[in-house]
Amino acid sequence: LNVVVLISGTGSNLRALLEAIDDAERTGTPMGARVVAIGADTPEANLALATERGIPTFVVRPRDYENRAAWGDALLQEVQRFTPDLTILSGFMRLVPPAFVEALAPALLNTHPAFLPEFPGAHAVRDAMAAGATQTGATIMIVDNGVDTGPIIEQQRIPIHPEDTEATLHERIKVVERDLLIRTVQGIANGTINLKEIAA
Ligand SMILES: N[C@@H]1O[C@H](COP(=O)(O)O)[C@@H](O)[C@H]1O
Repeated sequence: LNVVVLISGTGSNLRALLEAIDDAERTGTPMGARVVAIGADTPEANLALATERGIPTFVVRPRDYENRAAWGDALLQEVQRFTPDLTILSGFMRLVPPAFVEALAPALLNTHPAFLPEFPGAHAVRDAMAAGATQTGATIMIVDNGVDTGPIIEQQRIPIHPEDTEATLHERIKVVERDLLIRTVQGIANGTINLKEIAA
């Protein structure tokens, strides 16, 4: 399973996936997945994760294009250069245009730090706390043309502790997100997760 991952920031979930793939290789039970390229919407993203492993990278900045559709087409071209079986938005803080979704879904996933359909959008952790929620979660979904509205593949509930800050809660959510992401890639690679069926 050839995988392209898109990030915008620290990429800690991506790092966990890369390490899980390495560990599986080392222990003689390969995951059957390989990250063949890592892309970003900003040069600020932690692309060192790729260079330190000899994985090709690309950066496609929205501001270098006259509109979102043109940016999306350029991003799609870069992704398709690597003919991925699966593309993952992992902390990729941009909405991808319909043509991008059309070309790649259902083999196009996103990770989200809430128990969807609760708290969609870019401030999910903050919104859960502001709502006074006692629990939130993490979700892996197939990307569609809505904001975090795609078919859900895996999700898990996470309690919110009274002493939590946005940062402590988000870190605990990421621990679960990583586990769900790794399990999802494993399931797609070994055929136990069928994206077409989930998207149907
Ligand atoms: N959109 C959200 O932003 C966070 C990115 O974390 P990282 O993988 O860049 O550390 C993740 O929680 C992701 O769901």
